Amino acid sequence: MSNADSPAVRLRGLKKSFGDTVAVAGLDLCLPRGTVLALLGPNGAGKTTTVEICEGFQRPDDGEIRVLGLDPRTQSEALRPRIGVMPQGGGAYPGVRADEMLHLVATCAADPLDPAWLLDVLGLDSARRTPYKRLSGGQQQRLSLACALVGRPELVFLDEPTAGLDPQARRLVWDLVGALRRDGVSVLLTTHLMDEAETLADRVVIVDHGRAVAEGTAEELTAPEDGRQELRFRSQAALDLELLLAALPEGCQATELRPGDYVVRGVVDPQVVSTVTAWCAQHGVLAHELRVSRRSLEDVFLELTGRELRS
Ligand SMILES: Nc1ncnc2c1ncn2[C@@H]1O[C@H](COP(=O)(O)OP(=O)(O)OP(=O)(O)O)[C@@H](O)[C@H]1O
Repeated sequence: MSNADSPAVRLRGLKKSFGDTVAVAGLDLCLPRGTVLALLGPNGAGKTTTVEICEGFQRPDDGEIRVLGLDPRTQSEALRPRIGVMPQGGGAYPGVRADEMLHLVATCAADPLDPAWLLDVLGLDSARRTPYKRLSGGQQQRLSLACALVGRPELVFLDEPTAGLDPQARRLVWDLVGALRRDGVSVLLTTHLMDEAETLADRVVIVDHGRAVAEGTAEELTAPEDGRQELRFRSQAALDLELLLAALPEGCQATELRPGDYVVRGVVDPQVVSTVTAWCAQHGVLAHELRVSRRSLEDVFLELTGRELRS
């Protein structure tokens, strides 16, 4: 496969341990060019390690890695000018001013974007003369994103790009990722926010303990299995579901997913909705947020791993 036709990122059997800690345990993934892929998983799932291996900042123990058709272990000089990196938590000389920092990074690129324009787009114009250490966390985050983008990279790695941002700044970053995608830039981002993965990514890889446990579009991942729907409601914890199950048609299941969070799965037709509400009325149960819907990515993660994404 020629360099230009190869996926933006392809990993096969990627492994990395730190002493006894297995960070990445045989991860496979493929990011086609011009698309956005989200690695979604809880803290410690191995997302940052994976991204740092792709960037050439960490050496894997094993596995096949191709980034823009190149091997970051041996071809990092050719790779670096073609990728943009927004590391988790950013980082810069404390005294450097925002515009100095961006200009510095821009001078390393063959055909950089206009730094002043980028600062303006990212809402940093008024902070351009502010030393890095005096920028707010959100401003540092956005400057880090500007540095990742100023070289017009073909592929951008964004490690938890909106961690710690207020909703307005988060929206701005989301819009920018949308613009990158429209421009044909490939994006690999990590997040533990399911709405971020859902909103930004063409494909989502759910990672847990260094492995991909599920992969697909958010739509595919959350699709009701076998065309079956879900009815969800919230109420007090530990309701006795035995009687509800007895009232429901055969094939329906009722489960308490988390304390006070209930789901009925099966062919959820109007009759099933009416059975559930009648059961609630009979037992003096006030059901909040009753809805018939598909699963969320959060639920998919919980079902696959038995744990919450945010744990
Ligand atoms: N340099 C290191 N030395 C020792 N252990 C490490 C190192 N880097 C990562 N780990 C461990 O490897 C595992 C995976 O960490 P990693 O940072 O890749 O996960 P993550 O999914 O990005 O989590 P987070 O969202 O918290 O960054 C964790 O158990 C972590 O403690």
